[in-house]
Amino acid sequence: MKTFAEGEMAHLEQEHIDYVSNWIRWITAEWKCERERTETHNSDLWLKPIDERVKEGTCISNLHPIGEEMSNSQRVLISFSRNNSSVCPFKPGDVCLLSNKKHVSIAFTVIDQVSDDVVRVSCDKTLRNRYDAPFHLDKYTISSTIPTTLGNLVCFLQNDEIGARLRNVLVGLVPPKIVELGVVDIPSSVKKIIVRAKLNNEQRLALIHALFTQDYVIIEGLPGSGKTTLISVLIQCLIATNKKVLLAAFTHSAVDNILGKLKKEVSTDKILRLGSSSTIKEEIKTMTLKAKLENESSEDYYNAVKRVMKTTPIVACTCHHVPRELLFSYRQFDVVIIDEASMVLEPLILPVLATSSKFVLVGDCKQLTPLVVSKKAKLEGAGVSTMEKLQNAHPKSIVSLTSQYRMNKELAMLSSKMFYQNRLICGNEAVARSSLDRTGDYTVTGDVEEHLSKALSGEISNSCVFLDTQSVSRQEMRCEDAEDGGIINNGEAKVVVELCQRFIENGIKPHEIGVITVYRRQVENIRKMLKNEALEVNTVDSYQGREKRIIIWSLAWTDNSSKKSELLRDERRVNVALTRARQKLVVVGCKKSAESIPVLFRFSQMITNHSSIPV
Ligand SMILES: Nc1ncnc2c1ncn2[C@@H]1O[C@H](COP(=O)(O)OP(=O)(O)OP(=O)(O)O)[C@@H](O)[C@H]1O
Repeated sequence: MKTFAEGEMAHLEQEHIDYVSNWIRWITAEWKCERERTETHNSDLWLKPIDERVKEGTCISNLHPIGEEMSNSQRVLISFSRNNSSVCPFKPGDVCLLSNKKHVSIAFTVIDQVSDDVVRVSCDKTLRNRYDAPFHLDKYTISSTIPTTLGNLVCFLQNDEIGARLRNVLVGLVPPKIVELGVVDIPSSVKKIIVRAKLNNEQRLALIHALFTQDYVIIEGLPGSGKTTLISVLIQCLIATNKKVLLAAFTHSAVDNILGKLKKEVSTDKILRLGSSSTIKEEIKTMTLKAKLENESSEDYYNAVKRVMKTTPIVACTCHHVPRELLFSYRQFDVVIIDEASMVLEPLILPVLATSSKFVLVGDCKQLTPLVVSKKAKLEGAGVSTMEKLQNAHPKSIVSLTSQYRMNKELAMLSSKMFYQNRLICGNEAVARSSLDRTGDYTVTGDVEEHLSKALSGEISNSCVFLDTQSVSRQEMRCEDAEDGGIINNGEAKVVVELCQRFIENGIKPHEIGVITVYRRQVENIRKMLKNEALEVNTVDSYQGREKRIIIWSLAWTDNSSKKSELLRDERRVNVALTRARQKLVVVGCKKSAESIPVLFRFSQMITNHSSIPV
């Protein structure tokens, strides 16, 4: 056995074995953390009263069946009427456990549709005359992507060209070959696309590097700098020269945003979107395998699947999907483009890199990094993405996009000074000078309390405002530690709701406002109080890559808490929070508490607009 193992590993150096051993240790540590978390959550189904679970946003109750039908895939679709006074915490695709008062766990279900008064689930059994209403649905947390992540390490160990390439880049840290800009010959079809796309100089440079790379390119794109735009143009250019492209990203929304732009320029026949259909945006669904095979007869079905899978030139999916898809075991691409590369854990990127000898990493290492729960694994380096590792190893090879088209100059200046050594600039004058009162649809009406005048002002000089809740003197503004480790701040939630209402009264549409906070429990809290589904309340993490005209950030944590506010101490998360608003950012929180956190102290010192809610 020993001889066999030694033979199988003869192509590996000690540093390769160390790399794999480290990752096995780190992934196992993550697995342990995840098991502890899901076991506690799932045991709540038996141990916690329903009302409490509803309050915590993990359960919806009082459901009455109103109809059953069969789906195309022979699953039972059950519709329930629901009380619409609360916001449904579930979205299509979530796995839930269906129960009633007598029977816990009648069936596993998948949420199919949610509206104000009906929730529809798919399930493998019928309820007819077998169980009594009312029913309830609990979120069920299933592990996990971790076994696949471990399996991905095999790509790195392979005794072939692909394995050798991965080992050279990721452990040998072989630098990318320099693209000689003076000698590249740009085909006329590509020139036309570049001219039509009206890219700025930095974007053009990045595009040329990506088109002519012989191995890999790292494109650092600061917030709002046109990464999505650039990737869409890059794919158009590659297709124009008959190249086959794999597009992968960390999140479904990043994949779909790029495809949304691309489909305006490229026929959807040339794009195959892989992944579970419940997570794919409606406008992208025509690009899925299911949609492409809709009109195929059953005799031709198998051949049609093979044809679509083998010949569609652009394939797109999340990084998580790649190791699960048979297609990638027999198809190689001319180039693989990975968006949000700074968020991907290295073992997740291995099977993606294995699909092509050329890759383009696009992302921003000053925004969110891969999520690693185990403190030990994080400390030892598991949270460093491939993009960050290569960027640190080869700083001269980075191509940067620093002109941004999202934030006005006041907002851009904050993040630019705090995180980018003044490199983040406005792409044009219109972006730089944009403010609420310039658009003509926002006017502050009625009497405005003095402490809200800056927060509601549409003037550009008031683009960023810190509204101090003075929690030291106002008991109702202090946060509460929730049992599950989260944080809630009811006082702040009320202030946020008031601000949203006032912005809407003065002309802003609900979908133009985003409410963010780093605490999931505070998200649920504010959602319940707001009762406005058009106005999106979400965590800072889920806002990465997104923007709104107005952002209201509830800090939630105050220094009476027994917790150390780790989420707020993370500079990269603060950077994401500060770079989501186009025209207005209102930070609601206790100034004294915030200033005990180094990165928020710097932020508070930098802005001139502070108002205090009177005691
Ligand atoms: N060269 C350009 N000239 C003018 N506007 C541009 C240019 N490039 C991009 N934009 C605009 O800037 C906005 C942001 O672009 P995009 O969504 O591509 O940025 P991003 O870098 O992907 O953002 P994020 O940081 O959220 O990932 C879009 O409205 C886009 O149309």
